[in-house]
Formats: sequence, structure tokens, C-alpha cells
Amino acid sequence: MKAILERGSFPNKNVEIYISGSKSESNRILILQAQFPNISIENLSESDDTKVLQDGLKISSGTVDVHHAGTAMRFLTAYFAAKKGAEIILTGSQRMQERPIGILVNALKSLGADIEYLKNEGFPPLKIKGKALHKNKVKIKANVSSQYISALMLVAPMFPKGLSIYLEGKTTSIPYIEMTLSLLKNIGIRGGFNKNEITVPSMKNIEKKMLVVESDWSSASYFYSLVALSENSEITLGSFYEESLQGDSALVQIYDSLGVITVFNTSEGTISLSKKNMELPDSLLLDLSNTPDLAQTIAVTCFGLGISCKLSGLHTLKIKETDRLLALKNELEKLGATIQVDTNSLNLEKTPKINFNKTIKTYQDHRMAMAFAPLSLKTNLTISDAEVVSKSYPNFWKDIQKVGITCVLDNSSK
Ligand SMILES: O=C(O)C1=C[C@@H](OP(=O)(O)O)[C@@H](O)[C@H](O)C1
Ligand SMILES: C=C(OP(=O)(O)O)C(=O)O
Repeated sequence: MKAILERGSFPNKNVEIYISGSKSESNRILILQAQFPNISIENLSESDDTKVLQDGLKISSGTVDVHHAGTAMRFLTAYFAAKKGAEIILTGSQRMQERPIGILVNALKSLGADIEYLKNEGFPPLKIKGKALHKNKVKIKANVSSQYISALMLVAPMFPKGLSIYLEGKTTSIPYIEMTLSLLKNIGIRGGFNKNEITVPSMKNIEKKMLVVESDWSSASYFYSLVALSENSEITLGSFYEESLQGDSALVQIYDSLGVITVFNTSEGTISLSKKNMELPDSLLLDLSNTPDLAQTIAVTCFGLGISCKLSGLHTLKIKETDRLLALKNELEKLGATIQVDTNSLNLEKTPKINFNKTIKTYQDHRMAMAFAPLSLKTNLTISDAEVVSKSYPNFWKDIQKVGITCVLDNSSK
């Protein structure tokens, strides 16, 4: 499916968009709920990544295919490895089979887990025979993906003596580890995170608990970009709060410097975004190692605003849904950008003019489709494989139409 976006303004004032629950929070809570069935959940994510995890948790023998869902792959690996009696083949899309998992598998094996690689050493698919794991200390490399660490933390309550996790190297994507710790705390499991050591105690039962998932800040980023690129628009998004477990709520500060004001309407649980009258900076300089999922949105906003940016802390981007640095470079160049990328950073030069009528490839990456869509305020644009958005935000195109962007979904071709 193609999304054909016609250049135009952003006319619908006072639109309210309701985004579903954070996929990161949802996928953590589902793993916890599988251990503690007296957890109930409100505002669960509607994303494909959450659905595949939810389906995977329904079985304890057979094959689970998580498609493109990184968190589902990593969290279920740890969950099934520690679940006595489970016999699972855990697989995913072609891309998932290229996303490394050896660091987590090695850590689990050092704890006694029985996991085999079915194709390539270090990558899915995996054959997992679950058993009770009794050791209580593990070392793990922390500079590749925080998901390996969250995976261990989420199953640690099942260990008879809990788990101490020793982090090696510079820890990446730290807010996601803190989110895991906070959710454990919300259900009464008080762990600790002190520089290079994380501890999670053992827990057999918890008190009945209802967890309300805050909506997804990473999904909200595309509306920040729209407002930043608009002349003068306003939009309300729900449900979001000033106190968030999601590191991507850093959007509020980041987009403040790009001319977007956020007002928290605390009693309604919404945020209102509007444009402020200010002179834009010439260049934006940011380290995104805490918020890797915002990199594409921010790079495209800066491009659309005609300002330069230097983004660093991007070392995890090449092992996500696609090599995101390469994908950004290819597609922004098509639109006229001068951009350099290396393994860790991106340098976009100021681009005064945007090429018209280009087709943006998504590389099977939901965030490529969503990050480029706001550029329709500046140019006509076609996004190929537009259905990829369902990985995290199935209603994305409907919501884009709702704010008044002219978007035609063409199912007749790719
Ligand atoms: O734990 C999580 O929910 C996530 C952690 C991050 O991954 P890395 O830790 O691999 O950077 C992030 O990019 C991903 O979208 C979700
Ligand atoms: C990187 C992402 O997800 P995951 O790693 O869970 O596939 C993402 O949603 O941007």
C-alpha cells in the first residue's frame, strides 16, 4: 500500500488524537502478567508488536513467530528459558533473523538455560527448552541493546534468589531499563539500579494490581514534527502526563527548541501542542543515546525546517528494523539533503530547498514511514509500503487524515 500525501497546510484546528498505550510499557506488563495473573491492564498498546507478544504468551510448546517485534523476541527468549516445561521455537521475520540476540542468549546460558540456535549462531530462530534457573548472578554487555537487560529483569522475580545483573561497557538506552525497574516497583517488586549493577528480588505472589498504560510518546513524536513544520497549528494528544515512565517524553524539551510548546492538561490527561513565535536555531546538537526511537523524527523535522543537525549516540540504529542511519541518508538525499552518517552519528547540513514529488522507501521500518509523513507540509510525497506503521501505530494514517492532511491510501500497488 502507498500513502500519497498532498502538500498542504494543517487546517483542522483543535483536533484531539487519542494514541493507544506505549508498546514498551505494554510488552513489559504482559510478561509480568504472565507471572502474576492478578495484574490487570488498561490502555494496552494496539500495536502488532504487542499482539504478537500476547499471542506468544498463550502457548508453552510449539512455534512463536514475533515478526518484526524486537521487544517480543528478547522478552520471550528470557521468559520461555526460565519457564519450566516450555518447549518453544522462537522465530521472526527475515530482518529479525539478522538482529543479534547472542548477548542475551549467552547471559541466559550462563544462568543454566537450554537454548539452541536453529540457523545462524547469535541470531534467531531459537529452540528453547524452559527450566527453572537457580543461579542469581549474571554479567551482560550493556552497550548493544537495553532490551537484553530488561528481558532478564522481567523474569528475575521467577528466580528463587532473584537476580543481580552486572553491566559491562557503557549502558545504552538507559530510560528503558528505568522503565522496567519502575514497572516492577509498581507491582511491589523493589529492585535497584546503581551504575553497573541491577538487582531484582525473587517474588512468588503480588497483590492485585491494575496498571494503566500511558499512551505512546514515540508515536506522539510525529505530531510534534507536524506542529514544528506547520505555520501555526494546534493539536491535542491523549493520554499523556508530565510524570512519564517513557524516556521519549524528552520530546517536550527537544521540540521546545524547535518551536513547539507543550501544555499538560493534567485533569484531562492530554497535552496540547502549539507553535511558538521564535527564531529557530541554526543547528540542533543532540545526543540521542537515551531516546534512539526519536532519531528519525528529529532528523526529518530539522530537514523540513531547513536547519542543520548533528545527532550522536546513534550506535543502536543499525540493528533496529533496518539500518536506520543508512535508510535516513538514502531517503533524505533523495529529497535534496546533504547528510553524512557513520556508525554512531548523523550530520545533516542546512537544506534550503526540498525536492518535489519523491517516493520514500520505508525499508520495512514503521518509523521511516511515520517520520517522513510530516514533510507533506512542505512537499508532495509518496510513502511506499505504508502498512508498516502497524508495527507500533496501526491508526497512524487515519490520525494523519484526522488532523487534516490530504492522504490517499492506494492499495493497488506497493
Ligand atoms: O525496551 C524497549 O521497549 C525498547 C528499547 C529500545 O531498544 P534498544 O535498547 O535496543 O536501543 C528502543 O529502541 C525500542 O524501540 C524499545
Ligand atoms: C526499535 C524499535 O522496536 P523493536 O526494537 O522492539 O523492534 C522501534 O519501535 O523503533
